[in-house]
Formats: sequence, C-alpha cells, structure tokens
Amino acid sequence: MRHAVEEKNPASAMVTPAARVGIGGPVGSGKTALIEALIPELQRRGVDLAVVTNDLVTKEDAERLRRSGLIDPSRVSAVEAGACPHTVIREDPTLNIAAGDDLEARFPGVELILFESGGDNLASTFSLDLVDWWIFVIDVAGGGDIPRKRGPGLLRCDLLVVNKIDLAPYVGVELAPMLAEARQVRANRPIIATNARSGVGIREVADAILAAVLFRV
Ligand SMILES: Nc1nc2c(ncn2[C@@H]2O[C@H](COP(=O)(O)OP(=O)(O)OP(=O)(O)O)[C@@H](O)[C@H]2O)c(=O)[nH]1
Repeated sequence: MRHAVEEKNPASAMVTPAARVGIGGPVGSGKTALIEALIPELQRRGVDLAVVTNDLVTKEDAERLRRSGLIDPSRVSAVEAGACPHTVIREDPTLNIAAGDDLEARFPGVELILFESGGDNLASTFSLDLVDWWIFVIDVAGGGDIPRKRGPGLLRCDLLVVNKIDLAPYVGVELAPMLAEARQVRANRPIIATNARSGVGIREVADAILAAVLFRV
C-alpha cells in the first residue's frame, strides 16, 4: 500500500503526506477537462493542490494545464509513459510515485495530488501503491452501451464519472438508462454525471474527493 512506500522516505515523514487521487479513462473522455474544472472548485475550498499528468510520448496535457492559468505551472508535473498508459499507473507506477514525491518535496504543504492517466481502454485501473482513491471517466459520446461492457476500470473505480452529458441528444444516447445500467453493474457504488465544460456535476465530484481522501464534508 501507498503509505508503506512513503515510510521508506525519511523526508516525507516530516510532513503529512498528500492524498493521491487517480483520474483514468478512455482517450478523449474528458480527464483533462475534468481536472480543469476541478482545480478552481478545489482551490475555492482552500485545497493545496498539485497535478501529475501522463501522456504517451509528449507532455501535452501538462502543457495545457500549465498554460491554463488555473494553477501555478510549477505544480504540474508530466510523466511520459512511452508505452500503454496503464503500465505506469498499475504495473510499475515508479515514475508516477517519484513525480508525486518530487511535488511533495517542492511544496511541503500540498494536500492533494491529482494523477491523470494517459487515455487508455476500459480495462485500465490504478495501483493502490500509487493512489489512495481513483476516478474513472467515460463519456456519453463513447456510446450508451459502455457500462454493459463491464470493463475493470468502470467496475473497480471508487467513483465513475459519466461526462459529456450535454452530447447525449446529438449522439442518440438515452442518458437515464445508461446511468441506470452503470449503477447496476457497479452495484450502486458512486456515479456522477458531468458536463466538464459547463461545470455540471463538478461540485459533486469535488465533494466526493474531499470526503474520501481529506475527510472534509
Ligand atoms: N461537449 C462536451 N465536450 C467535452 C466535455 N468534456 C470534455 N469535452 C471535450 O472533449 C475533448 C476531449 O477532452 P479532454 O479533456 O482533452 O479529454 P482527455 O480524456 O483528457 O483526453 P486524452 O488525454 O487525450 O485521453 C475536448 O475537445 C474537450 O473540450 C463535456 O462535458 N462536454
């Protein structure tokens, strides 16, 4: 587990370790858009925040967040997976753990680090050596039948975010049955429907993160 890793680092014993939250999901489902919406919402509530992004062979998502003006650019670190994104969030998360440790060393008061996975497939999951809690983001435009496919990411995540709900009428998806099926395959574990561009559902996602890892309600 994650804290066993940190106990080996004497420097991290000096301060409370930051909570680490993963955000994974298929390519283009809206992971970066969700982070862009969450940053101001979490900062408004006084959370001391940093972000680690993962891309295949670029630092595109990190550059996008650094340029956004939403967060101090030095609080955004990039990991280049160089391979299937899940390899560096599940099989060997060493690079991501090191990126998180570096942020904690540079910003000793940091309370929460968001780890954005590179876009992957429905089987993608996070190692609990890396994160305390994780979100899986799917989007309505990917098809109303995604919950039925029961990918491990969707089934095992702590919170399922169903994003791009605004697009449902344009892509022939009925939102209510899609959400009902997602609830059913997840045995009623949490699901939040969002429009990351307009902010619908973002407060609820922030509430869920704060309650789960910072114990704030
Ligand atoms: N209409 C609509 N578009 C959205 C929403 N969320 C994200 N988008 C758009 O969807 C596209 C992909 O969003 P990103 O945030 O880049 O998705 P991502 O999951 O980070 O993508 P990768 O990192 O490439 O896997 C962008 O053009 C966003 O503007 C939403 O809720 N509604």
